[in-house]
Amino acid sequence: MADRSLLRVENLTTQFELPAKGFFKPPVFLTAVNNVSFDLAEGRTLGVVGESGCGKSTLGRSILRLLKSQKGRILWQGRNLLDLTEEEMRAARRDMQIIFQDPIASLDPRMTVGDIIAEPLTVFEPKLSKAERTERVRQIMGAVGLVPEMINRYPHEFSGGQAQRIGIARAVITRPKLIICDEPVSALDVSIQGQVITLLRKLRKEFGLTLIFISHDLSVVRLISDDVLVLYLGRVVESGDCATVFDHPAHPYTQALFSAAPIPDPKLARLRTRIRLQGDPPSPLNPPKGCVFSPRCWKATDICRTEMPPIEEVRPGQKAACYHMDRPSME
Ligand SMILES: Nc1ncnc2c1ncn2[C@@H]1O[C@H](COP(=O)(O)OP(=O)(O)OP(=O)(O)O)[C@@H](O)[C@H]1O
Repeated sequence: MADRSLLRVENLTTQFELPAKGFFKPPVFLTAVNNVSFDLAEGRTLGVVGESGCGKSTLGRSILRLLKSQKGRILWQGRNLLDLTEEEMRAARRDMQIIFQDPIASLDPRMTVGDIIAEPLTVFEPKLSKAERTERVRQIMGAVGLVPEMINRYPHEFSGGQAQRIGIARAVITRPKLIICDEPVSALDVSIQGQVITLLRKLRKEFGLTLIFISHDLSVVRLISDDVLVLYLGRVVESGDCATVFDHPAHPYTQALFSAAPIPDPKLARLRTRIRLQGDPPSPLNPPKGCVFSPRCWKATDICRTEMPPIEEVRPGQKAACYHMDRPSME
């Protein structure tokens, strides 16, 4: 990945404490994000993919330190976010915003659109006058394709696509550096999805944003991302430059996941073997020994069932954690 690192995550582990089953039993911990590391350069978009429950949303929220039990390092502009006080963390969140999947549910129905979009300004720029705040809101509404005259309307008067534009306006109004997009188009009609993706790409360019784009929709991820991180049971199994990983997936899990996604290049499409993933991922409460993917993997051998494979370079710009990964042939 490229040079100017904006965010570096090192060995991030996030657990949820589940209530104990019996009266005298200790609480149980579910590891949703397990030892995740990656580097995100300024201006790039990192796609985070994997099946449902593999830890994508937990990773997004962990970066903003919205969850309790987190270990590792989240290096942001030279500081480890996990070392900050609550107050310092609140201030840091000005530069890091999140957009959620369900646009209408994530907007307060009792607030006007203007008040919703202005909310971060009241927190981070409290000295602005009412007139200045309204002007900023009107400007940003224009930038996200909303008619500024809608400023006094309520969320229920908007369609899903417009509601997501309101969420995006709220996220960008303080001019953050990083936006975490957690399945931002999954709840929208396909035709509207394209418009929201186009808007995110436009804002990325205009505002110099860096994005983390969480999605289970691989074609959407490919459309917007520069880099990709493939998660399985909370772990990174493969990462790298998006085009390389999509065209030459090295890890069997990535191969299976991507084999269901459309491939634009017909030559590569012909080469791609169709692999059907059998069964569901195991529970993170009871992870398999060795490689976490081994119980579903058609390449697994004894070593895979006992030892965790290290993450290694496949080719420049691509890494995978598999003893039997597809490596480039020597020519
Ligand atoms: N608040 C919570 N309390 C307990 N367990 C949780 C909580 N939130 C998530 N989990 C568990 O953590 C694991 C990762 O969940 P997460 O929602 O991060 O996955 P995901 O990849 O985003 O899934 P999806 O695509 O379905 O949203 C799952 O096993 C999930 O059941």
